Parts: sequence; structure tokens; C-alpha cells
Amino acid sequence: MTLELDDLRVRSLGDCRYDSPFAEVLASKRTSPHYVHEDDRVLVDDTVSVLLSRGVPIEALPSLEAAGPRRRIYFDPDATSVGIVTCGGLCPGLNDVIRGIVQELTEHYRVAHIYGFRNGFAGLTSQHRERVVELDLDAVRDINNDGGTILGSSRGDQDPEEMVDTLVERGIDVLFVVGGDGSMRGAMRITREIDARGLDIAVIGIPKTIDNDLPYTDQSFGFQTAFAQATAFIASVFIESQAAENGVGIVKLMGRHSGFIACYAALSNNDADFVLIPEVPFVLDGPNGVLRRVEDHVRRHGQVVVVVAEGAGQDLLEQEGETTDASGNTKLGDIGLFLKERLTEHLTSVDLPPTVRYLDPSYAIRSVPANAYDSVYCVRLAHAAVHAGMAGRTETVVVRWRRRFVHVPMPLITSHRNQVDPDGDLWMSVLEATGQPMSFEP
Ligand SMILES: Nc1ncnc2c1ncn2[C@@H]1O[C@H](COP(=O)(O)OP(=O)(O)OP(=O)(O)O)[C@@H](O)[C@H]1O
Ligand SMILES: O=P(O)(O)OC[C@H]1O[C@](O)(CO)[C@@H](O)[C@@H]1O
Ligand SMILES: [Mg+2]
Repeated sequence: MTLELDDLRVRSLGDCRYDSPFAEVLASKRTSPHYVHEDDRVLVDDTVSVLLSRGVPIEALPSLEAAGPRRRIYFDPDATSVGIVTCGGLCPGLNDVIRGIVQELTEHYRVAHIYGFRNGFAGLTSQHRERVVELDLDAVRDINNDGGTILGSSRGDQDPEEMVDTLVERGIDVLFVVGGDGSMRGAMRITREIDARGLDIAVIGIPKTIDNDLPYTDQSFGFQTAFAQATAFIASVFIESQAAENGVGIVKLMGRHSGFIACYAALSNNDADFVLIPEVPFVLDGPNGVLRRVEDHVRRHGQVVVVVAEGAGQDLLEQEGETTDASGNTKLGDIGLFLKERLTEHLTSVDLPPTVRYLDPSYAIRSVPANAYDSVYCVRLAHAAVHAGMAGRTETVVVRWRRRFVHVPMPLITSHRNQVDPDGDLWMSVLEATGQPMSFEP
């Protein structure tokens, strides 16, 4: 993989001219196993073989700027106004992030104003910009107890010129964009418009996706909560299928291009016998196809549980009608219902008439409040985002990479997708736990 150190450098608006409220506490800190000094950097790679293959001196190895408070900051807090927007699909923890940003900005930096833009980037357009809400400690007090986002969200295309007009009108100095790959592309369009006008506005991204499909982040916030919810649905169809004759449990889980939720949920209680994900193609028919394998399993065990990610096996489906949503994301065919039909048909034809229990928990896994682990993660990301913004970083995303909080340039986070590697150890764990064949190919 070619990755130059320069691709990993984040942008800054300029020199930091103000003392940070954290200056004193940071004065004596040095890099340790539990802290990375602001002038130090975190390595991208973590194996000797990859580091050696880079063939460059240590200081030229690909590395990321450490996140966290700075001794000096770019914006004068007394004169700083901040905006927050949440975009794309829901994800557990959005309210924790909003709350964390507001608390940090209020209690430590004491900035002048914090505004929440309603319903994603749409809230920055001329049509909706009046619906902005001012956020203070009271406004965010208990919001972490609820799923969703108090600001609302949306998909769809918006005009960057209109959005920057709104930022200028409100006097926004730092915009926090909480969203997925689409939102980060949207945020980059906003920074391009800011640059074109020569404005002094920082744009900071906080990566959100229950699919866990963004690169350069260990795991995205809300993912753990989402797959834990999914686990309960798998357990239900397992119990149901166990009690029925030729019981077939099928659970379809979210995951457009990445099957992480399906893999983790399946591993969590180990009730699944087959896991089908977008990254690993499969066929239904033939001696090695899914239908025959499931049939064998039902013959031997009297039941079966199949977990399928929504983006799996799309090549097997015929697409009808509109193929993209408002944001340009491909609309998927329903692999869950298709599998249900084909499995029912097949098992009936081989004299194993099944009792099928089919669940598509869909929004039920992403609309819940974050669990304790994700809440901690969210608040720490929120703090890191605030520090980055106040220090004048821009077009920058805060992430957790190899357990360290770091800054990643936005173009890099949208450069490719994080997917389950069929040769990696996660998929190996799934194969070990389920006992399913390595391949369903003929
Ligand atoms: N290619 C793009 N260029 C510019 N802006 C985009 C692009 N794609 C999406 N956006 C903007 O980002 C917003 C959210 O995008 P999208 O609906 O794809 O969700 P997302 O951020 O990818 O989150 P998720 O996939 O987790 O639901 C859209 O409303 C749109 O304003
Ligand atoms: O129905 P919506 O809101 O477009 O969201 C569905 C998609 O959003 C996600 O939750 C996140 O991208 C996907 O897993 C899912 O396909
Ligand atoms: Mg997306």
C-alpha cells in the first residue's frame, strides 16, 4: 500500500495565538504508554513486516497527528461561535457526541455561541437555516439517554454555496460534522467553498456509521451497541428454530457494503450456522451452494440459523426501479426475503418442509441509546473534536486508531471503504465459530 507521510498531514488554519485552558495541565506531559504528546505522532502500521516494507527512516514512516488538547489554540474562545450538524442514517451515540461537544465547549473553552443545525446538511440551506437551535448545558442535559439525534438528520444533496452562506450569516468559526462517508464528502465540499472564499472557518468530522465501513478507525462509535442489539434477534430465531421441526431461523442485518455487524453479532452468542456478507460471494445452487449446505445442516441437526448482511449476494437479485437513494447510495435488493423464499422452496422439495422464522430488525438496532462502552467512546471523540477545532485544524476527522485518538485528513477517510477481509482474522473467527465452508463457490 503506498501511503506517504504527506498524505497524512492534517490542515491547519494558521498559527495558534491564544493560550489554551489546558496549557497548565499539559505543561509537564510527555509521551508515555498512555499519552501521546501533541508533537509526537502515532504510527499507521503495527507489524514489523509492513514497517520494514516501507523502506524509509523511522521519522518518515506513515504516521498520524495525535488528537487531544493543545497548549495553544487558534480561536479566541470569547469570540468563537460553533455549529454542529448530524447527517446520514441514525447511529447509537449521536446524542452523546452532541452532548460531549457542548459540555467541552461550554465548561472548558467557554465559547460564545453553540448552534445546532437541524436535519443534517439540509439545515444549512437557505430554506431551513432559520430553524437553527442554540445549544447550552440545559439543552443537552439528559439527551444521552435517548437514541437518535436531537438535531435530526437527513440524506440528499445540498448546495455548498448556500451552506457556507449560512455559516457566514451565523458567524460560525468551527463546524462539527457528525456523519458517515457521504457526510465527510459533503464536509469536504464545504471546506472547498470556504477555501474559495478565503474564510477562516474550521470543519471537523466525527465519523459515524453503524456499518463500521470507514477506514482509519478501529471501530466506529455505536457499532458495538448496534451489534449487541442484533445479537438478541439471532438468539430469538435460534430458540424458535430449535423448538420447530426443520426449524430455519434467518436474520437480516444492516451492512450495505461491509458485513461487520453480521460477523460480530454472529460471533457474540455463536448461535449462527451460516453468515453471509457482501465481501464473500456465494452461490445458492449446486453441490457447494448455500441451499445444499443448509439442507445438510438441517438433516444433521434438525434446525439451522442463517445471518445475512443486507448487502450480501446482491448479484443474485434482479434490481427493479430506482437504484439510488437521495444521497446517491445504491438501493439494495432484499436478500433476506429472497433467501427465505429460496430456502423454503428447496427444503420443501427435498422433503424437509421447514418452519421458517425470519427477522429483519433493521432500524431496531440503530435507533437505540448507546451502551456504556459506546457512550465513553462518544464523549472522548467529542472532546478530541473540540480540541482539534479550537486548535484550528480543518478538513480533519478525529478517530481512534490502534487505541490512540488521532487526526486523519478528510480525503483519506473517504478514500476507500473498511470491509471484512476474507483473508483476515475476523472472517477466520466466523468460519471457526460457525463451521460453515470456506467457500460456497462451485
Ligand atoms: N458524494 C457526495 N458529495 C458531497 N456531499 C455528499 C456526497 N454524498 C453525500 N453527501 C452529503 O452527505 C449527507 C449524508 O450522506 P449519506 O446519506 O450518504 O450518509 P452518510 O454520511 O454516508 O452516513 P451513513 O452511510 O452512515 O448513513 C447527504 O445529505 C449529502 O448532503
Ligand atoms: O433507510 P436508511 O435511513 O436510508 O438507512 C439504511 C442504511 O443506513 C445504514 O444504516 C448506514 O449506512 C445502512 O446499514 C443501511 O443500509
Ligand atoms: Mg454512507
